[in-house]
Amino acid sequence: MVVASPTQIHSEKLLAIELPTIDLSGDRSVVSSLIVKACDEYGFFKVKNHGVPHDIIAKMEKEGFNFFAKPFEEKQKAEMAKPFGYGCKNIGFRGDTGEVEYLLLSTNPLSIAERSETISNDPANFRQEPKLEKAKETHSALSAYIEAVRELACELLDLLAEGLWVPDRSVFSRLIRDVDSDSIIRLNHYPPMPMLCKDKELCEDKDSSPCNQNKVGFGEHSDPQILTILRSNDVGGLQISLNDGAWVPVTPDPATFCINVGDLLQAMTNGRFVSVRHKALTNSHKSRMSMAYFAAPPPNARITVPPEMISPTKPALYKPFTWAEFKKTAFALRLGDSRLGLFRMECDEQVA
Ligand SMILES: C=C1C[C@]23C[C@@]1(O)CC[C@H]2[C@@]12CC[C@H](O)[C@@](C)(C(=O)O1)[C@H]2[C@@H]3C(=O)O
Ligand SMILES: O=C(O)CCC(=O)C(=O)O
Ligand SMILES: [Fe+2]
Repeated sequence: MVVASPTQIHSEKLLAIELPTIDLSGDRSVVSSLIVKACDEYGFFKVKNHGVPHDIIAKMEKEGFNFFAKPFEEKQKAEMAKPFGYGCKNIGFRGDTGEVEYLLLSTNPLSIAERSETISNDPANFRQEPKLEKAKETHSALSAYIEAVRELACELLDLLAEGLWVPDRSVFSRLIRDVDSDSIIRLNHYPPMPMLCKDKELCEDKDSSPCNQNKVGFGEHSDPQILTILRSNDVGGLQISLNDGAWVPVTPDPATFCINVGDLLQAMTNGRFVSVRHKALTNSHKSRMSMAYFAAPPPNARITVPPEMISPTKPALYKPFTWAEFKKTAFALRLGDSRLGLFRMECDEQVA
């Protein structure tokens, strides 16, 4: 991975990174090589003309904002079976916390149908009928969004296979199209966090009051799945880690989706693409909401590398494993821990 000299928007201080924005309506062979280049260089890129209809995104975003605007007690009713449902500040099972509240949902159609009523549940609606109507709306917004982003994920994975010259073009997307795919969706809401600077002398941004520093909403991590399709409102917060350890903000752009390589895609490309660490900070005065679709294989799917990506000079980097095995290990670790390292050929540590 190169990620050495991103476009600097500000001359002295690196303020934001201009990730490559790939126009998916372009010539297919050009698009596929641009995607491979972006994955090689950044592990992160944006896509425009992505085919996800604007009204589907808008309805989903509205459902998200409506849900997070409810009183805390109401949101807690959507807590459901861990890890799915509503969560506030606690991330995962190992004590990680952040200034974030979220909804984590399985994309399985049955599970979406069951969850819609709890998510849309409106205490102001005492009559049963409007409640059901609202649940139907939530259900249709969620299902339409999931279907559209799944299509986008599959299209990107097919383009990736083409760009990598892998003869079996659906080698990656097949895993996401499988009825047993373990893909999930996450809505993150970062409430505004005004920061009062205790020490104006030490503060770099002396001019602004309250202090313009940001709290960690979602701590540093890599995504464990194959590919993440992320979108946020126009409030910044996402930062990615460069090779040299510097953190750079990604400019928010609601017209695009931000795509990133997950741990499994790193393994399936024999380490060619890197699952880049990222985090999200809160904004001091605006609400940020992001919606992430994590494209994952079925639990029993064996994570393998297309034979074309292994050679005597590039021997297999990772031990064979299933997604269920990887998940078991991943979810027993802290948010910021490296997971894939435990599956490297030379690693003798016990893999759970
Ligand atoms: C601490 C954790 C939270 C997480 C599961 C994990 O054990 C390590 C990976 C975390 C992550 C990051 C990307 C997604 O937001 C997520 C849902 C996932 O699949 O892996 C979260 C997990 C979570 O919040 O439960
Ligand atoms: O909110 C964001 O922009 C990032 C969220 C994220 O990284 C995640 O949910 O895994
Ligand atoms: Fe993430």
